[in-house]
Amino acid sequence: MQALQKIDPISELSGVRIEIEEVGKKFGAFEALRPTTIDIKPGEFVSVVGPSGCGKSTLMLMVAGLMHPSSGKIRVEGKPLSGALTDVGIAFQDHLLLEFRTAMDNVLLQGVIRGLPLEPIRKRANELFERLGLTKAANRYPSQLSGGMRQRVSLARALVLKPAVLLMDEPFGALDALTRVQVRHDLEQLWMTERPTVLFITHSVEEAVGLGDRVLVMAPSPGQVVDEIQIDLPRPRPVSLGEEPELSAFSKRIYDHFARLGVIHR
Ligand SMILES: Nc1ncnc2c1ncn2[C@@H]1O[C@H](COP(=O)(O)OP(=O)(O)OP(=O)(O)O)[C@@H](O)[C@H]1O
Repeated sequence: MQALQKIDPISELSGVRIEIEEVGKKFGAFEALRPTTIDIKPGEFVSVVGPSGCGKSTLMLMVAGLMHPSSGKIRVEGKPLSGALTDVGIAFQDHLLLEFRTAMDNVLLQGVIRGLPLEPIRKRANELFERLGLTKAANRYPSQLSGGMRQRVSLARALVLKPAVLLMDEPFGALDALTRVQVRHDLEQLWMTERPTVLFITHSVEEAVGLGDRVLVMAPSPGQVVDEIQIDLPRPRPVSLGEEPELSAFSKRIYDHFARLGVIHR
């Protein structure tokens, strides 16, 4: 019954607190992530930006409970994480939709594999499809959808059970620039209504700044957080991020880090 209540129409804020305390990861002698402490507030949107190999995915996999830290602890709502997070939605760069199921059936699969009653999930999926402009796509197969639509279906799938935590690893990486702007806006709108706690990994400085309440800037060798930037700007943020001087100032601060670290050359 609890599961049914959880996916009833959206009302309450659903995010949880995630405490990452001195969490580090070594693969043999190689230090992929230096011990790192991050306290993520319930419903906070935290972006993580950094070059390839700085440990972003490693951090996300540990928060998902899919990889064991070599050191430190992760707590969710004060409880030590011991195994895979369950109340979570995950979206990757690759949409990972099943080609032989329609868009709707891909989303409903979240309920099927958990043995949940499907009707309330279908209702919620229909609402999400409507909000994401996917209503006409519901009965199409992934191969019949554009890249942006597939990624939106993947977003609907991640959100359909109204998870407390949304983990996204470069979810818009494969999209063209304009579609990327649209899906970013869609994600922000959905997050503003439902407020899951989000860990959003990206290579895009503008996207990190445009979406985050806070941006963690990472650097490689060893992977580490080199700056933490609070983005206290109103939402929804502008569609064209470059036109907002305050956002551009944050982006510049991040590019300066990458220039200093030799990640980009000027
Ligand atoms: N299972 C593993 N065994 C050994 N090394 C690994 C393993 N997983 C990741 N690494 C290494 O740890 C470092 C961090 O990897 P990670 O995938 O977290 O980086 P990333 O910042 O997400 O990179 P990208 O942006 O390219 O996805 C890399 O040098 C990677 O090669």
